[in-house]
Amino acid sequence: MAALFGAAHRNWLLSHPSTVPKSSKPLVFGILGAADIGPPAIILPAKSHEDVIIQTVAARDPAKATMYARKYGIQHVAKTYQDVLDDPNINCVYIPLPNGLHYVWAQRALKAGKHVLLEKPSVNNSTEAERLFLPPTPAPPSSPSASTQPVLLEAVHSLFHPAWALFMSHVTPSAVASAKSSLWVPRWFFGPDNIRYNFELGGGALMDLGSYTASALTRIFGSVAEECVDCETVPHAEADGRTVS
Ligand SMILES: NC(=O)C1=CN([C@@H]2O[C@H](COP(=O)(O)OP(=O)(O)OC[C@H]3O[C@@H](n4cnc5c(N)ncnc54)[C@H](OP(=O)(O)O)[C@@H]3O)[C@@H](O)[C@H]2O)C=CC1
Ligand SMILES: O=C1OC[C@@H](O)[C@H](O)[C@H]1O
Repeated sequence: MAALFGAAHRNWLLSHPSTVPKSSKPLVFGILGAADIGPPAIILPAKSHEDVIIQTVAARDPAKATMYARKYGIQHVAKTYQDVLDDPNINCVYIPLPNGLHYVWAQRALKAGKHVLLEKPSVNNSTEAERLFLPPTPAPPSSPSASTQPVLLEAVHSLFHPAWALFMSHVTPSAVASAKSSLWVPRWFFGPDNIRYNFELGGGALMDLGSYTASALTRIFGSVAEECVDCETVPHAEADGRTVS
């Protein structure tokens, strides 16, 4: 019973966080897009974190950004995504755009010298992954040191959960012969116009929930899969109202 109350209390705190005074050198975030995931992912958690301020949001429709900012207590609304990147008061950018736009906006944000928290899946293919994540050639001595270079982090929060660390403490990757990882959400959870059903925007089950299942398998086996040798898909009817990965 205590565990149940504990879980209910933790869930309530997610949407009703306490607010704390901010430190003298906080991370000051701007958000690109008034996305659904913004509040649970960073806006609400930031309220109880002394080192994080959510300063600015921009949306394609400024009226939407204004409503979002008002609802979640964000001080400033920028006119465009680019204006967020050009703002010298911002040192970090959170990118919760559709998957197909992650790469281009992450590149722009890094170029503007901002640290980037990039929603999953960070990229659409291996070319984008190599360009974004492979370290650049070491900087010459006159260039900024590594510590002043922007940090790029993919927002796969599950990897930071204590439950994942506990799970992995029971796994010896070199001894794993086979593993199955599956995840689903009810299909009604997302309307037909949702970005997840739009191929042009990087949609699809593998790009959505599949980024978690693939990430889990990579860690369980201790290496990245090189090839898909067999593939079984679950047709809609058999998926029984679920979006499956
Ligand atoms: N880490 C996690 O736990 C989760 C991560 N995600 C990831 O976050 C991202 C956003 O997901 P979610 O918040 O559910 O999606 P939403 O559709 O709510 O948000 C996407 C945002 O992208 C902006 N956008 C810009 N261009 C387009 C376009 N052409 N079409 C549609 N939207 C556009 C919209 O911003 P604007 O306001 O400017 O119109 C919109 O607010 C995805 O990459 C998803 O994989 C999602 C859920 C959980
Ligand atoms: O990242 C995610 O986590 C929760 C899911 O419901 C969602 O589809 C996905 O984008």
